[in-house]
Amino acid sequence: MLAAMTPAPLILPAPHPLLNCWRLLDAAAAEQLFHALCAGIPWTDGSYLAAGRRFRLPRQQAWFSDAGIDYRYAQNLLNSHGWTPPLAALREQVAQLTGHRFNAVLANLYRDGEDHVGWHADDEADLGPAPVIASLSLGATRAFHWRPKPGVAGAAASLPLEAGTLLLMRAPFQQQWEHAVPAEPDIAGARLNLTFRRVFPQP
Ligand SMILES: O=C(O)CCC(=O)C(=O)O
Ligand SMILES: [Fe+2]
Repeated sequence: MLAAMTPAPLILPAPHPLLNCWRLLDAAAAEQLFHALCAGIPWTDGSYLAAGRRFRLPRQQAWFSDAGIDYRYAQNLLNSHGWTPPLAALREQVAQLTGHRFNAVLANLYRDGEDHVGWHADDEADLGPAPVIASLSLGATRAFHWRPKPGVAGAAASLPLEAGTLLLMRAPFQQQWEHAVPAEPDIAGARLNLTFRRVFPQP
């Protein structure tokens, strides 16, 4: 399932100094992993708090982590699952390729083109002062957009993330930029995304 050779970096149509991209899995391996994970992951409908109201997330999620590493976002606590064999193997491969070790992975399932993630930065305190996040895309190709936070120089742009692509967001991307995967109602297929993270539990 896992490629034996180190993948070459992809040349991005819209380069960003803090983003790197590789084709981690070929189309067949990506397809196989997509189906295995879609069926095998205990997906939940998450929710989040905004302006005092609770909203249902427009995607499904699951959280896998080392013992004691919780996922908390906007008073939303996901159950923690242990590493499954395919996720543990992927974590190793991602660490070898990127040089970064991760202790958790947030899985996102975009069931169709309506599911999305709005503009945000993964800059919560428990991700530390300089978060590094590696993101593997499977299933339908969706566009990943970025824009500078207020006061940061640079232009908004986007990149289509094909199945099998690994995107590394290096620091200080989360401190300086926001990202989103907007709805694309014309897309019928599902997309699965794994974001590998390093969480520093807060006292
Ligand atoms: O699905 C993606 O490519 C991005 C997901 C994301 O931004 C997140 O989980 O924080
Ligand atoms: Fe994110």
